Amino acid sequence: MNISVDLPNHPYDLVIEQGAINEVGTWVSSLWREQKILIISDDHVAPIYAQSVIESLNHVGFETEIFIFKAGEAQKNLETAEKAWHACAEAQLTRSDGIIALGGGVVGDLAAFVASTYMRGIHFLQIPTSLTAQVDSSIGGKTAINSKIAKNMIGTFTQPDGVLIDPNVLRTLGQREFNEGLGEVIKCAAIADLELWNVLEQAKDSTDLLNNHAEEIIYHSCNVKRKVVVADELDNGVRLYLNFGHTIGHAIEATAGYGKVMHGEAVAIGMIQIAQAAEKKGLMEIGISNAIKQMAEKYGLPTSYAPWIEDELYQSLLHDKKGRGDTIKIVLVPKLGQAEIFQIPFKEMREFLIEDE
Ligand SMILES: O=C(O)C(=O)C[C@@H](O)[C@H](O)[C@H](O)COP(=O)(O)O
Ligand SMILES: [Zn+2]
Repeated sequence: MNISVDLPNHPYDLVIEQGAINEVGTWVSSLWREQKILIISDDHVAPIYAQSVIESLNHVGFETEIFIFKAGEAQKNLETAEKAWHACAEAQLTRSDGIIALGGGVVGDLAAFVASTYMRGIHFLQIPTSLTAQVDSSIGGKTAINSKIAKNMIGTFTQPDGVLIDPNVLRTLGQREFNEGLGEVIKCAAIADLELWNVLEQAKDSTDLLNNHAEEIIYHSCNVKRKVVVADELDNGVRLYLNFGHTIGHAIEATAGYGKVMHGEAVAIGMIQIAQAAEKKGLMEIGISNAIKQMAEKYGLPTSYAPWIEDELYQSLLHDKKGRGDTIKIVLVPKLGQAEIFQIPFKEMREFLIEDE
């Protein structure tokens, strides 16, 4: 199953196929001519997939090198990026060579950032191995590293040449890692896809989703993402819908210390919190926050975070990229399946941080 991301300046395909990870060489040769490739991966994913990916690439004539870093959100920083730039230089990559990101969201964001900045930009491909990366971060061209001050504070918009999604690899994830990705799936359903919401409602639990609906939820989520990315590549309009739950979610991730609360977990908490506050203000239909909360609980996601220090969270979200002067754009879901953007003074965000009793 292919989804075309039809961006005028850089169209590319998402290939969603069981077992695709075993055919990496064939896929890459359909996109790139013979060249040097630096694979960027982490020490959780590389031991499982790197060898077979390298063999498959070598088999069709690509020369490969690999850069492996320690897994985890805490490593998505300038220090790791610098090591990866040096790995590019040591591998003598030129502007006709490329990078392949082999891993979850952290690997994908960092490898794409490195590719978009090394020698002012070289080509890259994404092979996402986590659910979060398969349904969200590998698509759309947001590259990023974190700073201590804010999540994804430094980055570029640079599109990959292709994304290879193999739902089978999700079987090697731990339960928490799989559930984490469901935070983004629930988000996609809530902002734009009631059919996906129904699939989530009908399925028994996350094991049932993994065993019987993996391709379906990936396909739906990727399609939600494709539509808004094609309509608004640079995140000034409808693409912001994808940020539902992220203003508070990112503040939780940064203040807790990167990696303590996983991204999809923080997004789940962020969606519930902003929805509860928005309902009280009459900006969302009553009951949506509860529906999202029940969905998160069903799929093993946290629904609250402690210690909830309003001032700390507020200081952190002042760095949100949806800030415009002394205002911020927030994403709400007035009706389930429909998102809307509201521009409010930054200080009003304090009201969205007040917890439900
Ligand atoms: O692709 C987008 O646009 C998104 O907002 C998707 C998010 O789920 C993703 O976490 C993204 O990296 C957040 O971007 P940011 O601009 O808020 O850093
Ligand atoms: Zn996200």
